[in-house]
Amino acid sequence: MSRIPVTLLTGTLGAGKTTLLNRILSEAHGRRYAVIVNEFGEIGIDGDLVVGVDEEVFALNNGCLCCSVRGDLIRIIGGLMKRAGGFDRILVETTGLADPAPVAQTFLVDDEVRERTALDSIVTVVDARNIEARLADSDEAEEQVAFADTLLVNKTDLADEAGLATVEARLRAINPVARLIRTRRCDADLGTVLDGAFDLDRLLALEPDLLDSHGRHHHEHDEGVGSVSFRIDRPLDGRRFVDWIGMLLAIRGADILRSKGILAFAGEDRPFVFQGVHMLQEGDFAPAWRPGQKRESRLVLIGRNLDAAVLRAGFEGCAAA
Ligand SMILES: Nc1nc2c(ncn2[C@@H]2O[C@H](COP(=O)(O)OP(=O)(O)OP(=O)(O)O)[C@@H](O)[C@H]2O)c(=O)[nH]1
Repeated sequence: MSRIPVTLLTGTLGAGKTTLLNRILSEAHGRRYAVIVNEFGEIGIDGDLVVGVDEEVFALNNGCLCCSVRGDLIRIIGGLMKRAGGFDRILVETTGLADPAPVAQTFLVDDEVRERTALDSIVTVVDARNIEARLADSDEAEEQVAFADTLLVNKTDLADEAGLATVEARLRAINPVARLIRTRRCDADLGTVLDGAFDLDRLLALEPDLLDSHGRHHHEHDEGVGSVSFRIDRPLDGRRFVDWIGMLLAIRGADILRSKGILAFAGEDRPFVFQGVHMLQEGDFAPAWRPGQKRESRLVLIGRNLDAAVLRAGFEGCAAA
């Protein structure tokens, strides 16, 4: 039986993993992809931000793929293998906080998973603007870079040539062999990105215990990083929300690493998708609510020193009168 290739998409919070995933899924490829998205916040958002009607998206919420939800991952893959017709490829998007080693390990040591799937490549999306800060404050960022077969140096529009050269030198020092591609909104040639560059020997040199299924998973997440998630049934006043989040990120954007929401604004028939990475924010209306999608507002904030009660009160204060 042929093994299904698995592409692991990793990279720090907000680097552009979902952007890459959507690019892969949007291309006229004629292939059947199964998508597994793992999120840190307890209210899933990413599952709704992934494009495509044909693909099946499995969301693993509230936990880091490299820790608590690993058993779920094994179960999902087991379920996928039983599907009639099967899939041509499995795409796994990890949370920005994940260490890729134990995720890769799942595909390399679990007998059933290994029989049916083959890790094909590890693609790490790098936020050219924020990678230096992430390398300074988290071990996972460095592991993500070290494990990559392909490094997409993304968000080149937000850095100048000198900044990009510095970032690339830093990446090269951590990982001298990965293919390095500069991208804007992950606009890399997808044939190149999905081409099976995975090299087990290289990973074993980095992590000699990788194939030891009894090896303990030692890593610890940055203790200070947490997430808060809110849900409101009542429609929001769009103006109030934009003012509130703008002020919040202006003041707390250094600590709020990532913010994202799917929002129901009063008087609007489409959901508003909000995205923030530190102070930088983007927002736009999605074409329509998905069938079965509840018309409510969901917001997730990931960062340090998040006071859930204060933030909840602020978000609830955005409800339309
Ligand atoms: N300016 C700029 N913004 C980008 C680029 N690529 C992605 N973005 C934006 O960055 C934000 C985060 O992108 P995502 O693709 O959601 O990032 P992610 O890595 O999936 O985020 P998490 O899953 O939360 O870790 C979104 O607002 C994107 O539109 C880029 O090249 N330039």
